[in-house]
Amino acid sequence: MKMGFRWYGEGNDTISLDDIRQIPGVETIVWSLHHKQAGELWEPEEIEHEMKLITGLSEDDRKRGVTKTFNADVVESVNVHESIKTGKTMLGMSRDEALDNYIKTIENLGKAGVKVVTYNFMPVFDWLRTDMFHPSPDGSTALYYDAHKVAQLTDPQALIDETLNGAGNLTMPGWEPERLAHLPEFIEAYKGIDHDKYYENYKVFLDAVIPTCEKYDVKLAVHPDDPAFDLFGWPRVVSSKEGIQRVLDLNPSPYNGLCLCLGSFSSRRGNDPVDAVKTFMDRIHFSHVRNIKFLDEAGSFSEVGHRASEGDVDTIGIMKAYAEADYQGYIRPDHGRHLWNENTPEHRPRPGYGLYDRALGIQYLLGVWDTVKYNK
Ligand SMILES: O=C(O)C(=O)C[C@H](O)[C@H](O)CO
Ligand SMILES: [Fe+2]
Repeated sequence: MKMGFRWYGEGNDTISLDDIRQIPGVETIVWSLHHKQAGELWEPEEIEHEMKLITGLSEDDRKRGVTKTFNADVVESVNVHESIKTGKTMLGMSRDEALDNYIKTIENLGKAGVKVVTYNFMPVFDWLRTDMFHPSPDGSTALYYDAHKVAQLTDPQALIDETLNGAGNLTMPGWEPERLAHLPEFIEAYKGIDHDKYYENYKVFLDAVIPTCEKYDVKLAVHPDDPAFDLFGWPRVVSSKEGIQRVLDLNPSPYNGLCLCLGSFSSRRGNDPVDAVKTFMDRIHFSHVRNIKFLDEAGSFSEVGHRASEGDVDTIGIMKAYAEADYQGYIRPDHGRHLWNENTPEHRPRPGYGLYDRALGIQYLLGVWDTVKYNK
């Protein structure tokens, strides 16, 4: 297993590669070209530039005797254009054009040495919360989902405002203001698209992209829906064990795989994260491990520390299952809380992406892994 840490790039993250270098156990920087809109082609030069930044050492590093470098094997994400999800021309781009760009981007990433490309197939939004910096009982702040608030919403615009307000001047993948300005168009386009139709569109995407993934040895890894249930009447198809199995069956290639995010997957009551790890092990190319605590019967939850006893996700059982299978893929701690005055107006981190709680989380996850592997 290779432990990873998500980094949003120079000038787009409150955390530096130097900070990450000092977290024991991190080998992989999980990256993306965050200035790219879904549907755009990623050019070889810009891919190479970002990967060199991640895998190399600066002159200053060398002067300070820094030798630790990272791999840039995992991209999170190459987002999927709405025309692919709906099967309709959207924002002036046809599905075929968006597919061509996705395929060419996979080729360019494969040629550059990228091993895994993450994406999600959620309609319109990426992960969704109602509060970006919700006060926790211990004085930290965390991402928070209030099911009652969402149930009363008639217009998703309020969530867009809350999310972008929380992000400040940092990008929030899947919440690009220029794209979400077309929300009315999206609402119209999804009318009449039920789960079966959505799986059909999904199969068109996989069948178009997988041959290039196989040719350039790039594993595709779909991230579950977050939260893992339908919202606003839009179909979500990566929300349950059955749904995930159906996605894997759409195209049997091992390159059609998972970024199994156990925090997202666990947000649907009844989903069993440890069972999912064991069931889908061979198709899990990448995994996020995170903990949440349910707060009411409606399914409201707060994100909490990675320690199993902090919440409702059996993070010990998850890491034990990976360690006992000698999992060879990539794992990263997913969102963390914002601790120790990280969350100040002048230094506000990207919601869920402070430094300390993800570093603490890594030590906990590696602690379970190392304990299972311990054979002195
Ligand atoms: O943003 C995060 O922390 C997630 O885990 C969401 C994933 O990055 C996203 O849905 C994958 O495309
Ligand atoms: Fe995740």
